[in-house]
Amino acid sequence: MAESLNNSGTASGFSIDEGEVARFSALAAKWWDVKGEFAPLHRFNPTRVRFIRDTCLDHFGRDDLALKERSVSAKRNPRRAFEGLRLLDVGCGGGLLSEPMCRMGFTVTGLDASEKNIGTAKAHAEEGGLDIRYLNQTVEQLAASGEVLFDVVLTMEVIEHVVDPDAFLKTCASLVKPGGLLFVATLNRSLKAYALAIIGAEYVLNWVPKGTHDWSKFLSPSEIRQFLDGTPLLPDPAVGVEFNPLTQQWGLSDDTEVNYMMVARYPVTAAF
Ligand SMILES: C[S@@+](CC[C@H](N)C(=O)[O-])C[C@H]1O[C@@H](n2cnc3c(N)ncnc32)[C@H](O)[C@@H]1O
Ligand SMILES: [Mg+2]
Repeated sequence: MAESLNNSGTASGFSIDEGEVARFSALAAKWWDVKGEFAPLHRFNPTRVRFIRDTCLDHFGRDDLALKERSVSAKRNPRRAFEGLRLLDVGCGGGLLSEPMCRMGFTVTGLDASEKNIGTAKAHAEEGGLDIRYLNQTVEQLAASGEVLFDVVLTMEVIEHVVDPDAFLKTCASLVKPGGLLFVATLNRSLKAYALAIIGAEYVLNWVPKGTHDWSKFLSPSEIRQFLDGTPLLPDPAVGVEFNPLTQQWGLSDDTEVNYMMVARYPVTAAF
């Protein structure tokens, strides 16, 4: 592991909780096992990929472009709709989101604090012939390196695993270019989330290993909004992601009590 990543609490690596990163590293080989420890991420991946795609098609006006270019709706055929746009996937794990984003045409950088995760992600992208730039870095290191800003920054299911979520999110926001978007997904610190995401998913259904989540690190949508105060990004209302036990499917929902996603937009005219 790179030296700078061993120093939890240092300026360069300060968002890292070593115990959390070690837990994900230990599972690095399992990212693409659809029946393994990351099965829940695989199951709700289509819902969040669709949400990101539809939000971006709308925001960047790429529906029209794709229509002109291919004479089919980009919603039906989103292939390469985002050509020319730079996307950063913060805490990319094995690349479950980076890969579909690359397939839709984004120029993707995936970043993770775990060297092993980055190894898995790189190997899987190579097998699939996908050109993704994967970095074993923290978002603080990338921000400090003078990186060109991104049209889209994703931080999905990561913020509940970092040391200082406020500073972490502000650093993620600082990498969004004017006119760009930040996506955040996490779990709400509600009793319902305790019942479903901790007791249900970890202890009753065994969907994820016990100890995957610490309820006290879950965040409410209003906390996410507060973290973005003082940045030029303006958050949309949170959108719930809900599992329907009858259909056994995940989908978008008005209920943000358990899993939710939030989009924040950087207006072109605002200045940091
Ligand atoms: C639940 S996984 C989510 C992976 C991916 N975003 C997804 O949704 O498929 C959380 C990931 O965040 C990474 N991580 C945890 N703390 C981090 C930090 N401070 N900086 C960067 N990555 C971090 C872990 O190594 C792990 O790969
Ligand atoms: Mg999580």
